[in-house]
Amino acid sequence: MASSAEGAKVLNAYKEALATAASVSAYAMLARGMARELVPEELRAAVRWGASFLRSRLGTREKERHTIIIRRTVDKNHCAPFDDGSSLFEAARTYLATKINPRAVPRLRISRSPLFEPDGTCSWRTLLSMEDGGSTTDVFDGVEFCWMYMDAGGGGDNGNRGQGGSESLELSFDAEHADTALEKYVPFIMSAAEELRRQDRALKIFLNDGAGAWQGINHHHPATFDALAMDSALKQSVLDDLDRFLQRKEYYQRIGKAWKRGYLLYGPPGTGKSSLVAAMANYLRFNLYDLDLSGVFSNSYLQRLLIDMPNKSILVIEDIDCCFDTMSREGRNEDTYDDYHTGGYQQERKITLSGLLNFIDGLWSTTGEERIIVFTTNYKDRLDPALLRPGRMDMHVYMGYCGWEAFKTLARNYHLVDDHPLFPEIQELLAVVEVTPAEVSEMLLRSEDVDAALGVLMEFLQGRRHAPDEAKHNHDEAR
Ligand SMILES: Nc1ncnc2c1ncn2[C@@H]1O[C@H](COP(=O)(O)OP(=O)(O)OP(=O)(O)O)[C@@H](O)[C@H]1O
Repeated sequence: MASSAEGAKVLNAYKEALATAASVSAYAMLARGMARELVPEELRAAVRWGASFLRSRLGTREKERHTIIIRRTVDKNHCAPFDDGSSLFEAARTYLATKINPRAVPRLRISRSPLFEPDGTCSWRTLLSMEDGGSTTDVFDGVEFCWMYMDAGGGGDNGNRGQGGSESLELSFDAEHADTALEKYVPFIMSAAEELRRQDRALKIFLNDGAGAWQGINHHHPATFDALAMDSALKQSVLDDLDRFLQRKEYYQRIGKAWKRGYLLYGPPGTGKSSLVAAMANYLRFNLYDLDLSGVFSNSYLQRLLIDMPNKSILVIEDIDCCFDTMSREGRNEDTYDDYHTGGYQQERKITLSGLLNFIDGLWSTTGEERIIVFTTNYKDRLDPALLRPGRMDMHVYMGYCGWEAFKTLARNYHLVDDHPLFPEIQELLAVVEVTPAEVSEMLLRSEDVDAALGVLMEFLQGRRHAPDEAKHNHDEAR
């Protein structure tokens, strides 16, 4: 009996297995049918082609490979300790540093590499690279490129290259991709490395000196778009505009216009116009060129300054209403107004706003590189209409008094708070009192204790409500 029960169990298991197999094959048929219904024929053909391509590749012998050798250029005569970063070797090294995963590679080199600024100064950065014989792969345009680092002795960052050492990078790929390698991949590496170097560079702000040249100092302004207290929709539209501008090189080329974008920032003093300029520079990693027109006396002087401004930079002219006083122009020649007194003699200044703008258009349209120009003013209504005409300044950005949303950004920045029992009262006060973000910032900085700081701000706002000062007057004028 026991054995027949065993047999029945086995039979049942066998039947279950058969039933399972039947339903699996039914599902498979169903899936195939659905795939036929749902997946387009082109896609199925592509998959079939991919599979047969893979089979043919696996079945045949290895493809012919090509190798490009990129040697580090060393100036033996002058025993130059490094190149200026623009060689293909340095570009490839900079680019490959971003491809190395330090956790995946057991032996790596780490070295200091110079970063040369356009003004001739130099800073240093740390770079990871492969050891002698180390290799890594990179995929570009669907093609696999293999890189290998070779150090034939005497090289390396501390080696004596003047005595014949040689470092090289070897780039190998399937022979059929030689065109992609030379025409696309190598140029891509050069521009990617340039971009990486630009990102690594300390930002600078340049000011024009009395001799018609730019003098640069490091620009460590902490302003970021996140920290800017302004209407969030407006902030986003500035960011979107900058992003769109940077991606439109071909567009500007096609329509034959200079690849430049102009922003007019206006609003009362202390509302963040300069902070927005700094945030733009930090966001784009562009250097700032702060042009003081009071020291520019002729078009040739201005021309020299503008020509000396490299691409990927922001030209800023603050308080533009003061530079070109349209009120004092009446009765004067458009091209030669505003006498300038210097050293006891009179010198004629020949710069007009429209002249400046035309000049910038003409000069920058020939370079085909991206540049940004920002004008700031506290008094938009005092500006020359030439500046406000469509096509002159692409975006007008009003920086206004501190509203509720802007206050919350400042409270978060300075005290890391998103809520507080005093907030409702502060919100009510901000709806009726005009204070600048600079004033609010100052109150919030009065104490490190959030309760105390918000208390000080409350008092300030209440005082302002009862004795509104000229802030309102300024505000109306600035709009
Ligand atoms: N919108 C803002 N967001 C964050 N901080 C601000 C803002 N506005 C002003 N501040 C603070 O106030 C300081 C002065 O502001 P900023 O110089 O940017 O104003 P401005 O509008 O350019 O003034 P001015 O017209 O006098 O040049 C800034 O350094 C910053 O600390």
